[in-house]
Amino acid sequence: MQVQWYPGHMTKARRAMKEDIKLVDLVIELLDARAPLSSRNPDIDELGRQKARLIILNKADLADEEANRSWELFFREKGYLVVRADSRSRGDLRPVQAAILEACREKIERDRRRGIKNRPVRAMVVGIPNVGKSTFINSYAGRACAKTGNKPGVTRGNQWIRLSKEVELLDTPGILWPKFEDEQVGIRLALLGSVKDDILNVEELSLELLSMAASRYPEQLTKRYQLPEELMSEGLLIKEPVRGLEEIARLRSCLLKGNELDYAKAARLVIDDFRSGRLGRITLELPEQVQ
Ligand SMILES: Nc1nc2c(ncn2[C@@H]2O[C@H](COP(=O)(O)OP(=O)(O)OP(=O)(O)O)[C@@H](O)[C@H]2O)c(=O)[nH]1
Repeated sequence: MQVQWYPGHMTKARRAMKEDIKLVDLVIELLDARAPLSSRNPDIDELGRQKARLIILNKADLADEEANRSWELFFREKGYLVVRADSRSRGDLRPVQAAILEACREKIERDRRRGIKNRPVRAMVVGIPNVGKSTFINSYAGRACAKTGNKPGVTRGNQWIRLSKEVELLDTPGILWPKFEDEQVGIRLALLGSVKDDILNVEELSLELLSMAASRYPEQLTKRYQLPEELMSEGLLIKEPVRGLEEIARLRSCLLKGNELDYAKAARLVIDDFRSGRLGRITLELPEQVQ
């Protein structure tokens, strides 16, 4: 499957972020916990060089808990500070404040040695489209100051939000462009909703998801769609996910005129169920698969 995405506004976003990043001490990088490496643009290591760094595994509430722990460990071992979060829940963001101060400890101590008092840490949020940047800023700042929406590319606007005595946050997140040469990475990004749906073949995408879920989360799949036992046995659905899609179309009455099965409708239903968490907590990639 071909997934091509590098729209012109990403070039503009990159330029804007390069300027913004000069203003901050700390870069808070949001990744989607369901596919942390695929949702990461590795260029951030170069862009954020000489800045304090913090990784948020966002949408952790939608990802498999065991996988969340593995990913946390993965990034820690690489020397990053990591916090997992559900950005929609303000309570869940409490550890973030402590992590920000921890990430900037060197800078705070340097200021103190130089006799600079009360200069807050300045931070900015970065991430690829739809990873939850605006939601994070809204919840963290405790007021609606950044637009949110479940489609890529909604974020615009540039002010500092005072979060506490110690921290100020840039109200506009830096939009990173998704980066992928690998087809599998493109598929995961598409499933996360970080590339626009209209450039995708939803049926192929749903088949990839069904096959993966059948191999790693069979109980969740059975629970959601009441798929017949014979489909789930002997890895049939892993090899022939189209049989699952057909069954789902039938069970959910996804029909075209003349009672033909509407595969596209069933495919959208499966993808929506994944994105909203109705299919249960699913992680699309594990550290051991991508290393
Ligand atoms: N379940 C869950 N949903 C989240 C979380 N964070 C954000 N969302 C949802 O994800 C969708 C995208 O969130 P946004 O905050 O608009 O994402 P963004 O990164 O600012 O998107 P762009 O403006 O496209 O760059 C929205 O529907 C949010 O409600 C989270 O931690 N958990």
